[in-house]
Amino acid sequence: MPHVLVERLVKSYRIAERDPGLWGAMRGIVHRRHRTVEALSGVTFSLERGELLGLIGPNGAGKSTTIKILAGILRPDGGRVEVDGRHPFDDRERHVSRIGVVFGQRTQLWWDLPVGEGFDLLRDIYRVDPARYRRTRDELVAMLQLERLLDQPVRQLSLGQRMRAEIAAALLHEPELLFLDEPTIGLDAPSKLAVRDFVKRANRERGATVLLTTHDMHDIEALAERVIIIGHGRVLADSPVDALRTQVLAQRRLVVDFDGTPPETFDLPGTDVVERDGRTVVFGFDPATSSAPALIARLVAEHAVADIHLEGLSIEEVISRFYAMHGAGEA
Ligand SMILES: Nc1ncnc2c1ncn2[C@@H]1O[C@H](COP(=O)(O)OP(=O)(O)OP(=O)(O)O)[C@@H](O)[C@H]1O
Repeated sequence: MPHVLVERLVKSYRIAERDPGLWGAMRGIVHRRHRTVEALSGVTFSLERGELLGLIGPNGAGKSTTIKILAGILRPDGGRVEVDGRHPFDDRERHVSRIGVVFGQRTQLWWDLPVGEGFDLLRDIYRVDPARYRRTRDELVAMLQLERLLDQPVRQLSLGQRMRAEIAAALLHEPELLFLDEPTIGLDAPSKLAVRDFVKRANRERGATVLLTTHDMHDIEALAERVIIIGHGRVLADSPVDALRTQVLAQRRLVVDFDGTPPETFDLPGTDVVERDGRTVVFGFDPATSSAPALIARLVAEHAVADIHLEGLSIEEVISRFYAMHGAGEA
């Protein structure tokens, strides 16, 4: 039985519409018009215990809605959602004590309370055994470097400091499942690295199952082995990150710096010149049919070569090509 099971999940929102201007607002009081937005139209996936899955997709694709349903915040309109056999919305009370949630754009701490007092409140809410709480809190405080922030009200924290405090808050009750909705949004490079490092450790060392949404492909590159691409409320791809690369483009690139002006044409079967810039030529080839060592040997034997290296597509390029292939721009 998977840790998380999502089958044909459906969710729509009803939005009140009104005509512009004062007259429109007044008409709206009498004749309310509504529009339905289909946020999820049949999302299916599952997660095994201890997996770290990246959920990505353009704005409005349905990522946050999926997390809110899995966290028991929203009730789905249809389909099946089970976490460890629990129904997140119906078993909310039992469910929240087993999960940790971080929404990058919202705080679960108390704005005016010092961080440490917020942690103590969460201990009471989750009814964590005091000795166990002290041990976990001290460990999290040390790992996330929160010592000097414990006495500061949350509103005084920088975004990076707050995010570290949020992550600690989500882990105080030692959840086995972690939902992270854009945990690195707006963070500077060192804070992003600290958050990534910590998420990786929570997954590897504590064995936490992690579902992460992000728009930062470096998060995916650094953390996830598997990604789900969601678009228009549907799963467009569910695949190991590496397999996605070959699925999108069965091409690798060989970047060659020539010692002098490169020739106009090359006699290299199975390769294309995909880019030229001064002394640098980038060749594209399919690794299934052309061998990189043979190609390199031939280039070096026939030309004066100063430097040579192989290049794959960045995950960022892979995803944008994927959206282009599936017509899945902003939903
Ligand atoms: N509370 C709400 N009321 C009405 N519509 C909503 C609400 N929340 C989300 N939606 C709509 O549902 C769709 C999916 O939104 P969702 O927030 O799940 O997307 P997302 O993939 O998380 O997007 P983003 O990357 O921009 O955060 C969008 O069309 C959005 O406008």
